[in-house]
Amino acid sequence: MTGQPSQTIRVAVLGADGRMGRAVCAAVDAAPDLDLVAQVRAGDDLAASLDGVDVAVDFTVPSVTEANVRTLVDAGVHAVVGTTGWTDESRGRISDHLAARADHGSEVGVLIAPNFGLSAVLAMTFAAKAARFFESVEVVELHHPDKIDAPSGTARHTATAIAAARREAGVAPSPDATETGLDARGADVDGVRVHAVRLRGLVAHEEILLGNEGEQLVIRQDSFDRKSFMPGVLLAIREVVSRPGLTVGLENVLDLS
Ligand SMILES: NC(=O)c1ccc[n+]([C@@H]2O[C@H](COP(=O)([O-])OP(=O)(O)OC[C@H]3O[C@@H](n4cnc5c(N)ncnc54)[C@H](O)[C@@H]3O)[C@@H](O)[C@H]2O)c1
Ligand SMILES: O=C(O)C1=N[C@H](C(=O)O)CCC1
Repeated sequence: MTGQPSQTIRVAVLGADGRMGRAVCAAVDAAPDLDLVAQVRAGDDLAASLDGVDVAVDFTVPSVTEANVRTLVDAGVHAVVGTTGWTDESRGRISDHLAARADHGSEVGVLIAPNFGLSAVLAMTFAAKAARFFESVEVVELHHPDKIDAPSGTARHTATAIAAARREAGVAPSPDATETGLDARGADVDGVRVHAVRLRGLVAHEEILLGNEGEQLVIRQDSFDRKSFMPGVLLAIREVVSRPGLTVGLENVLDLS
């Protein structure tokens, strides 16, 4: 529960049977300052599983994650959320919910990050920095075929950051003369085209293509193994206890200066 967490942070993992959940349980188990006290699976009663929990880590599915986070906030449990599918609206609702609880003295922190991999966070950051210098920009994300959402949360976060940087710099939309086609131009995320590839053998990958007359910059990151997300997840667990309110993106926790 909130308040002064004890020396050891007591952690619950939601989605403990999933690909990420299993990796997070193993990583928490191996960390000397963290104690894995609950593993929550589909069908379990979440509210009843939170006794003595300081931080809950959610790697479930897009359709349940918002309700999970509300339950955690109501129980005074900090949340680290890796599940994707969040929108401005759903994040806004959680932010409002946290603010209402803060009025009553609650200091719960919620950290939502579409990607805990260092290479992905840096790729997004570099892309947003580069975006204003190029006429064209498109994002390609590539994942394993068992992923249920597209485009990926990472690609949506990247496109939104690129769009914001270009808006701020007054850059025109990427040129595109396409008149016809079979839906081949990808999703329009905030004015940035995002393409999703699903291929057996992949884990999680992203490429940002930036083009000018006569030149191209490609920023690419690859997560070959889910172990790549674990340092970021563990950092988020340790940080969220002292960050009340909503934090979106691991870039706001890492020192990238
Ligand atoms: N932020 C990141 O760095 C990062 C990295 C990898 C995956 N992800 C995202 O994490 C999510 C999970 O990915 P995955 O590959 O582990 O998926 P997965 O399908 O392997 O695991 C999801 C698990 O959640 C369980 N589940 C469903 N509803 C539940 C509920 N109400 N309570 C508890 N458990 C519930 C499912 O039974 C399943 O075991 C996806 O949204 C994915 O995009 C994010
Ligand atoms: O395996 C997945 O699913 C992943 N999802 C995230 C996303 O949607 O961005 C991040 C990487 C892995």
